[in-house]
Amino acid sequence: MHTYVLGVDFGTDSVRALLVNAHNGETIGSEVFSYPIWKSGKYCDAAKNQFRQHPVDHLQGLSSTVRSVVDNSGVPKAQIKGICVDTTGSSPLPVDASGRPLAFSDKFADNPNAQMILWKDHTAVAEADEINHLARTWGGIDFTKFEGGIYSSEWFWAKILHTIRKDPEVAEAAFSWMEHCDYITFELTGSQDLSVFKRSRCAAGHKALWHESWGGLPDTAFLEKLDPRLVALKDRLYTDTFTSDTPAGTLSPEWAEKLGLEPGITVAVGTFDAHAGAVGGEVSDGTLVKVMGTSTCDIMVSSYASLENKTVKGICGQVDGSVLPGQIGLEAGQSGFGDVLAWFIQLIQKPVLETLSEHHPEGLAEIRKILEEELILTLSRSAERIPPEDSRVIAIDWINGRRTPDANQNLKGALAGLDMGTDAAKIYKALVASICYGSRRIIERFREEGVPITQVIGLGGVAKKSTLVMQTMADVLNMPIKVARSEQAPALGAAIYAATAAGIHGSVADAIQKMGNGFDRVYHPIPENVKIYEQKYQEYLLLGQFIESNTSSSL
Ligand SMILES: Nc1ncnc2c1ncn2[C@@H]1O[C@H](COP(=O)(O)OP(=O)(O)O)[C@@H](O)[C@H]1O
Ligand SMILES: O=C(CO)[C@@H](O)[C@@H](O)COP(=O)(O)O
Repeated sequence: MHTYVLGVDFGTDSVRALLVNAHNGETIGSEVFSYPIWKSGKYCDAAKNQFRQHPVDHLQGLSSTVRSVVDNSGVPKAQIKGICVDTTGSSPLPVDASGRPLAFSDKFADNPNAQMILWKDHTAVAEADEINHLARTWGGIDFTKFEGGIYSSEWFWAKILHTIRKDPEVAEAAFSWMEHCDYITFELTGSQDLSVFKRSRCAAGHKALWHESWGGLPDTAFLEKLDPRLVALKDRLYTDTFTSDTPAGTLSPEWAEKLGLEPGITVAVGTFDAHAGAVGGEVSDGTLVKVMGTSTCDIMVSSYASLENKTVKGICGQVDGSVLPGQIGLEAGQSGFGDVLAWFIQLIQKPVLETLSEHHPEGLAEIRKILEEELILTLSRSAERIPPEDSRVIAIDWINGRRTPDANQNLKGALAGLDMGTDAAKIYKALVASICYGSRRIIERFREEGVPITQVIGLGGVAKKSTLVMQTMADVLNMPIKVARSEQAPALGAAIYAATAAGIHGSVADAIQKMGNGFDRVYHPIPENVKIYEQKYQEYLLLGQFIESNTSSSL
């Protein structure tokens, strides 16, 4: 008799649930749900880099996707043995003493500071600077040393520090804070006791300065210097953390009812989308898995022996077991990837729609729908027809700051080389090239730091949808790129963790062997393009240096 598991992947705009055969990895069905409150833009202010999500979007998406995937599959619920959740991160949210989000109380229901602070919210740049300064000057351990040496405004402590200073009522009411992947997992198990709940190693190690060598979270004396309220919070957080091959608990009767599952099945410890993606993309030593969506996360694994206690500068952390238990998981990435392209699409689409709504409102909804679906494809086709040597525009991809190498969220994007012949397609092509140059800089950093990369695997929305981006990436990196077959590799990775935590496979590596879906396409570099992009990459580096030297640093 076959058994099945569920992987649930909470992305930036939507959540998807995947039902998978736990023995051969076959996808039985999947369902996607876009967050309605998030789509309406409530609680967000792009001009202030404020991006918040209401947890009601997430719980609605959880029940709607899992329920329909299970109901539509025809699989008897008794054969579904486990579930694992991955989410974006660092995306922390404040909770009360029973682990309930403050956003669910009447008092805080509409307060953006009580919502989940999405990974791409950069309101805490000043607090990240403060953490970095203190870590280097306080005279004790530099707690950022396993985080690439730079703490980012995208991460846990910076976001909490910013919020508690800005909003004393939220500070007072928040008993604790949870990463999104921990909160959803906690919900599913029906637990009420935060003190014994198994928090994610991946989230803690990459974003909350957790490290075994200093006994967990940073020293009380260090936190005290930032804000004494963080010391009280530390006592209500955690000391131990757990990898996602471990059960966090079992599915509560209440959630079993909502999801159409049996109570008591295994709920694995939660993790981040990118790390689950690397598992779904069959990561191994020397492989860089690029999860290409709104942003990129570039994930690698390394044995303890080959890292030889080295700390890799300028990345988003090296964490024991954050991807494969028993190996160090390394994370880097770009704060804007598909988002850079989406920004440009919005830039040209918005005034057109505004003009039409004023002068020709009939049929506007249909036109909006066509533009939302087709404009990116039209631009991609036009850009594909422009030979790389004909494109003189150079773009810098930092429109959402720079995540790696060397986080600096104060940096901004740029366009140079515009002339009267520059059209939208040429700018779009330059933006595509810029996100690929950003990727190349990350690969170079890994190599400079002595971490060899022998193969690149791509997955995520952009890897599946854009031949333009993928071919440009292969040309810019001068490396072939294999694309994972699964349409939902992070959810597949979560399902692989669920199968391991449920005891169906002995280890995550064994489960990958059995459940991996393989690859369906390889992009090879085109030698003539490689030469042209090599030269343009040097121009990108020069323009980047100019911008950086004229921007105040995040350090
Ligand atoms: N044809 C396309 N070409 C380039 N980028 C695309 C295309 N279609 C979608 N995208 C980009 O893909 C990103 C979404 O990626 P996806 O992996 O689906 O989501 P998430 O990052 O939320 O997990 C968006 O930034 C969008 O602009
Ligand atoms: O930063 C991480 C994980 O560390 C991601 O959650 C974040 O980049 C969001 O990923 P998506 O672009 O939404 O796939």
